[in-house]
Amino acid sequence: MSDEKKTLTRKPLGLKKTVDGGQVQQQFSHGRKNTVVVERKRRFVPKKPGEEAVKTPEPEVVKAPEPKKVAPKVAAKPKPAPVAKPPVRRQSEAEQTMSRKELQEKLLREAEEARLRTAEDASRREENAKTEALEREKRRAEENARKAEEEKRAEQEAAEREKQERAAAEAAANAPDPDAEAITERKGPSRKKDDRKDAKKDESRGPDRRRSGKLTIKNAMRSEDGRPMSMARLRRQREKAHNQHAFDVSKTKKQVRDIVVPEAIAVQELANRMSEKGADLVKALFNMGSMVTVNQTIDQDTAELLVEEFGHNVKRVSEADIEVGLIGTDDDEAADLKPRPPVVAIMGHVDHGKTSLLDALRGTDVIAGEAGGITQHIGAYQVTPKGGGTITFLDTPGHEAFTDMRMRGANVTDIVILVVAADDGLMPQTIEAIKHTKAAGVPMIVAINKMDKAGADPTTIRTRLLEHEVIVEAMSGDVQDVEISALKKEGLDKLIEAINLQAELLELKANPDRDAEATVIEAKLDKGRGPVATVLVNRGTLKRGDIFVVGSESGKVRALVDEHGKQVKTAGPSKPVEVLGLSGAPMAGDMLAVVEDEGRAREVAEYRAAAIKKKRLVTAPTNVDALFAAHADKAEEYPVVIKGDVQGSVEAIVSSLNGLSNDDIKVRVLHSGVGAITESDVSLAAASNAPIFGFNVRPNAKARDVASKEGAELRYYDVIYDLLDETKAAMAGQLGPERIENVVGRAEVKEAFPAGKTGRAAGLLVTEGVIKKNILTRITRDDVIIYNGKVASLRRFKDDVDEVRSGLECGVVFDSFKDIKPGDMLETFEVEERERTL
Ligand SMILES: Nc1nc2c(ncn2[C@@H]2O[C@H](COP(=O)(O)OP(=O)(O)OP(=O)(O)O)[C@@H](O)[C@H]2O)c(=O)[nH]1
Repeated sequence: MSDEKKTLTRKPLGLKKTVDGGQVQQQFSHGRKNTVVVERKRRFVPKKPGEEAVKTPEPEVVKAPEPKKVAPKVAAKPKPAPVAKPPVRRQSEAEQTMSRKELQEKLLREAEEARLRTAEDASRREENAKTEALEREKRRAEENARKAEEEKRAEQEAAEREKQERAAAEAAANAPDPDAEAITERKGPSRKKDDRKDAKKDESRGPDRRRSGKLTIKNAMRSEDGRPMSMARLRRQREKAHNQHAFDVSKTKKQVRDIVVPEAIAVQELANRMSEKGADLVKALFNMGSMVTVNQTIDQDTAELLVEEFGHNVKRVSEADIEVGLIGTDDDEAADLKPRPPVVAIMGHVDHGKTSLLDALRGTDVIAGEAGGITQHIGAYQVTPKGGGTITFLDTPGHEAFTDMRMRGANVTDIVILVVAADDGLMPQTIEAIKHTKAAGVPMIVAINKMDKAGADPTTIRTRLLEHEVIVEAMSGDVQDVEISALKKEGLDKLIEAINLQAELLELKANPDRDAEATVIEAKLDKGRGPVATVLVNRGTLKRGDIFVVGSESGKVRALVDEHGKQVKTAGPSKPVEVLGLSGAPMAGDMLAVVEDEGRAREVAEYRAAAIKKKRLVTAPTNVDALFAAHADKAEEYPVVIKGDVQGSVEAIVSSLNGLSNDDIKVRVLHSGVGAITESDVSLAAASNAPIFGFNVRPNAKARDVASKEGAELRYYDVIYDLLDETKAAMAGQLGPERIENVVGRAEVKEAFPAGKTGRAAGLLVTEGVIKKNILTRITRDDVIIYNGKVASLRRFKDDVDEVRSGLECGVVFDSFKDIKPGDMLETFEVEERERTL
């Protein structure tokens, strides 16, 4: 006790003074004080097994007695959960007597208990905290549910109110009662006031309240919940807004377009037309199984699939669509069509009197002006006989070279007059003309000409026509036949009558009041006037100044010239005219169409020119077999270059020359065309060592120079027969003379025996003709030629002889041939060279 008193005496407190034990008195304001018992406590170090028990220090005991006075205010602060403190112990007597070991164990137990208690308290505290959090969460959920319920109710109320108001407004509108209006008016402002109030309320309630005031960077950076935003948050918010926008775009209705799909198109171009991404198209194509890039071209079918895949409409076009609308619409039969003159073609064999007939009908002499007296150009003339309507005549040439042209003539005509010379009868070209006329489905009138001649036999002609299914009226058929004499101008009236009758039956009509459409009968390159086309107007009226397209050429009508050489301003249906103002010479048979402007004319002409070029390229040998077949052809070639004044003549020459070709030699036309012989024609001909045929054309000065320099052969003609005859001779000359073998004798080898040192002789029996010395000989064994040579020596009974006749035996030795055997056959012959004819 005395010790205790000692320790309780106050000890001076100082800084840095450590308290090892005893009591410490704490002094507070207002005279409050507290005494604390301080004990020194040593840390417990658990003993390792086998280790000497550590000397246990005296346990530290901190006694915190209750403050004597009122608890300090700070103590009002909720104190942390009281940490279990080991009770202050005092060493009892028994303890003192306890062995150190026992003491240590006891202390350990106590410490363990204290630890467990602490852990228990901590877990209890944790549990409490958890329960509290759960409670809080529950309360918040309840609060939220209540709020949602309230909002829903408010919305319902608002909707209800709006509904009522709308009903009231409708009622007011239906009943225009001034009182009602007044009510509505009264209602109006009060509602407005309410609205304003509501708005204010909303404003004060909403999060915008916090943001009200000046716009500062800080405010701008503040989020809706008022918290300042970090840069990352700002970025996230922007991204969210962007995504939201992108989503909206995708949700907008896709614009469906009409996509024009040509025969071939680049992927990117198609993407542009569809307003889609090129990469998307490539992806779609990849999915379809084709690997292409945006720059590659795809065909129309694939492009069509793509367009449909992307939900657009396909508009298919082909290049040929350029021609669409070129030939105008059909005419209204009743309103537009007016009678037109018949177009009559005169056909027949050479010299049966076609030109004479036309001449008789026109009253002019055409024959005198013709080279060689043969019609070489297709001509077209209009005549108006006395007391009859106008008739358009086509004078097609009778020569077989003009077959193609005649065929065209038949196709543009309404009626064919078949001229048959009564003294000559049906000839090859008469029959050909019948075939063409039938093929064209054109009615025919048979004109039996030269009836003035002594040997005229029309009945035979009529009977022979039956063979070709042409039954004339005189034979109870429906084909009109007229006996005429072109020379004497007899029977012409009857012929005109027959034409008019036939035309009447055909009811020929055309609309003259529209853009012209015409057929080219002939085209030429005139030195002074440039390209000139003779056309026959099918329908419409061709006018000076009209823009047109014809074949692969285009132009503007500079002048129209009729059959009398006079310029005319217009040409109506069935009128033949010469057209000036073309870009080049078209082909006979081409269609002329008037178009709206020069651009269109050029576009169509260019398209057609390209198509012709393509066709020419395509017709080249397409496979290896064809290529080899071409090379395997061993026939010699006769190359030529042909230039003529008119298309028809050139065509005729080309087809006639082709007709000269045979198995030994073939004509190869390197180039043919209308116009003067040019430098390039000469160069081309010279390169192949080919002659140049100028038909009614001559070379220009430069071409002449080149020709003399390069040694090119120039030949000029104005009659086609001469050209053909000379070519035949030249071709025959190139092949050389014909070699003809004449067999002189035949013999059989009876035996073979040695002759001289190395040679071998044969014993023969002459079976036919004669065997001569030095004669050309052929030996065959089993019909296979085994030797070609000469008889070197001929003997009969050891005497040299010059010849041995049939039935006799002889011995022969052949030039350098020893392999002779009995049974071989011998043939001797002579070769004769004759001039070749084609
Ligand atoms: N006697 C007689 N001769 C005629 C008659 N018609 C034509 N000729 C003669 O027959 C020949 C040939 O006449 P063309 O009119 O040139 O014969 P084409 O059929 O036109 O001949 P190509 O133009 O070569 O096709 C001429 O000599 C004419 O004088 C006729 O009615 N009577």
